[in-house]
Amino acid sequence: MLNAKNLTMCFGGLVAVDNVELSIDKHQIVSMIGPNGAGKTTVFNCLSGFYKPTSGEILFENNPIHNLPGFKIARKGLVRTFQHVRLFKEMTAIENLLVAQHYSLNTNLFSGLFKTPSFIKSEAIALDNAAFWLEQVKLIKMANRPAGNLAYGQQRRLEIARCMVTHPKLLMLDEPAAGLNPKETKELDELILMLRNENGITVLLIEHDMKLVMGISDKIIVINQGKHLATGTPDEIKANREVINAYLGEE
Ligand SMILES: Nc1ncnc2c1ncn2[C@@H]1O[C@H](COP(=O)(O)OP(=O)(O)OP(=O)(O)O)[C@@H](O)[C@H]1O
Repeated sequence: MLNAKNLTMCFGGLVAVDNVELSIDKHQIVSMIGPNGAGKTTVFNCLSGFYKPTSGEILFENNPIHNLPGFKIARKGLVRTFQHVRLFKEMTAIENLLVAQHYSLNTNLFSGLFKTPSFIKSEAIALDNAAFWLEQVKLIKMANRPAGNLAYGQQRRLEIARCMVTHPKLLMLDEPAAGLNPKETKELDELILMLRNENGITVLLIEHDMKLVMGISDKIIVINQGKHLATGTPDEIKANREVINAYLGEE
């Protein structure tokens, strides 16, 4: 589904990502791990079009995307969350999910002004879709609460729902468990598995919570000092001497 070849990103003299190769198959849950400053978020930013890579190639469903802006990549079905929550805090939970669907709404001036049947229909579909995803992330009772008033774990789930209303194929989550308590992390774990198992979504995540990573990943990619260090199953990564030395440490 996604292939990156010789991906390199430089900031002035700093080579933040150095010739990284990665591939993600459909319906996999893939985690990217590595020490702080290893280059993981920079890889994410390149894959999602927030940065234009200095060099290298990114193919999404066999089509090059490394020259496309983020919004065009998102429309192709590759969407992401950020390390820090980025909701519209004054808007309600459901409004956040409606705004995310503006692209699919029939919102030209004429249809909006005169509330044409096609406008009303597309609004109803967007509302149903938003309600469906609020239900899936267990936030339906919070639909009319301002997003900024939700608990942190709920805001994290709302962000995932905001991605899901756009019908993505590949969901990229940047440190989704950061700041969550153990109960919230368990709920996140179940949510990610549900997205893959019941909704057929492919998931790429950056995460430092090794219990979560080892529990849900089909494949783990390790980045260290901007370079690809290892790729393997959780068991292979846990036993990899180089990964233990660079990141995991001895148990
Ligand atoms: N926009 C930028 N301008 C300059 N340097 C940057 C920029 N973004 C990242 N860097 C540098 O690139 C390197 C990789 O950073 P990155 O945020 O990708 O690491 P990371 O693996 O995601 O770390 P963490 O786990 O702490 O989030 C770091 O040295 C960082 O300071």
